[in-house]
Amino acid sequence: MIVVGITGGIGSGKTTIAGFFKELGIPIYIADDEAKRLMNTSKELQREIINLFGEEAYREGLLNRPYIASKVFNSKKMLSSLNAIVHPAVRKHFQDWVAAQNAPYVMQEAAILFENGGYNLCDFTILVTAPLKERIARTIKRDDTTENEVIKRMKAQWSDDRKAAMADVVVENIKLEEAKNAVSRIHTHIMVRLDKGWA
Ligand SMILES: CC(C)(COP(=O)(O)OP(=O)(O)OC[C@H]1O[C@@H](n2cnc3c(N)ncnc32)[C@H](O)[C@@H]1O)[C@@H](O)C(=O)NCCC(=O)NCCS
Ligand SMILES: Nc1ncnc2c1ncn2[C@@H]1O[C@H](COP(=O)(O)OP(=O)(O)OP(=O)(O)O)[C@@H](O)[C@H]1O
Repeated sequence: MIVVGITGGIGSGKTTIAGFFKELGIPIYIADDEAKRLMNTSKELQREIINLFGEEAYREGLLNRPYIASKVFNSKKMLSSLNAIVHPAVRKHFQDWVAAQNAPYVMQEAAILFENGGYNLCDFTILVTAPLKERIARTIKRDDTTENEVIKRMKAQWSDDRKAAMADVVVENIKLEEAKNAVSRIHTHIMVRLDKGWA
């Protein structure tokens, strides 16, 4: 099965762009959502997370996201410790999910793909970009957050330039209509390559 990875910094619009592929019938695995689901349901992950952050990491059995966010986006060390617990579990779950799909290709949407080596599981990678100011404005509008909090998360992610150097294709998401046309072209490109045996 051909796996396409789609990533982009906070507020770039990767979920929106992945949604256009979904409209074309492509199964999408949303790694951020699955990570949170696994952290809420896996006893093993819960134990490791409580060991790392203390009992406050969970409230009424659910991940205390604001508490964890305040820890990891203020400390590189805590973030890499959390990533080291969660990412292998997501990777394993993703591989099982891929094996159960029936489609020409599947897509993994992840906030972190190049930073953690997740791209190694992908045959093709897409980076979604947008100007920094626009990304901040979109995130503030979508979430109940501040510019300072968004910038902290940006600092935990690679720059677009660094990611673009590794991506197979970059989708600039400014005007939605243009981004949607780019998705259509990329989908055609992938389908043609699949027809030719993905050389
Ligand atoms: C820290 C947590 C609890 C905060 O939850 P919250 O609901 O506030 O944020 P959410 O998960 O919706 O993420 C929003 C955005 O934050 C950024 N972000 C999240 N995790 C990370 C990370 N590990 N590194 C860098 N940026 C991140 C991304 O841009 C993401 O799209 C949550 O993000 C988390 O558990 N992160 C670790 C798991 C992870 O790495 N997920 C992403 C890829 S699998
Ligand atoms: N081209 C666009 N023009 C205006 N708003 C947009 C555009 N693309 C996405 N948005 C909006 O910006 C917000 C962020 O988009 P989206 O959730 O797709 O980004 P994301 O990269 O998945 O973010 P995150 O990393 O925070 O999960 C959403 O509210 C979305 O509706």
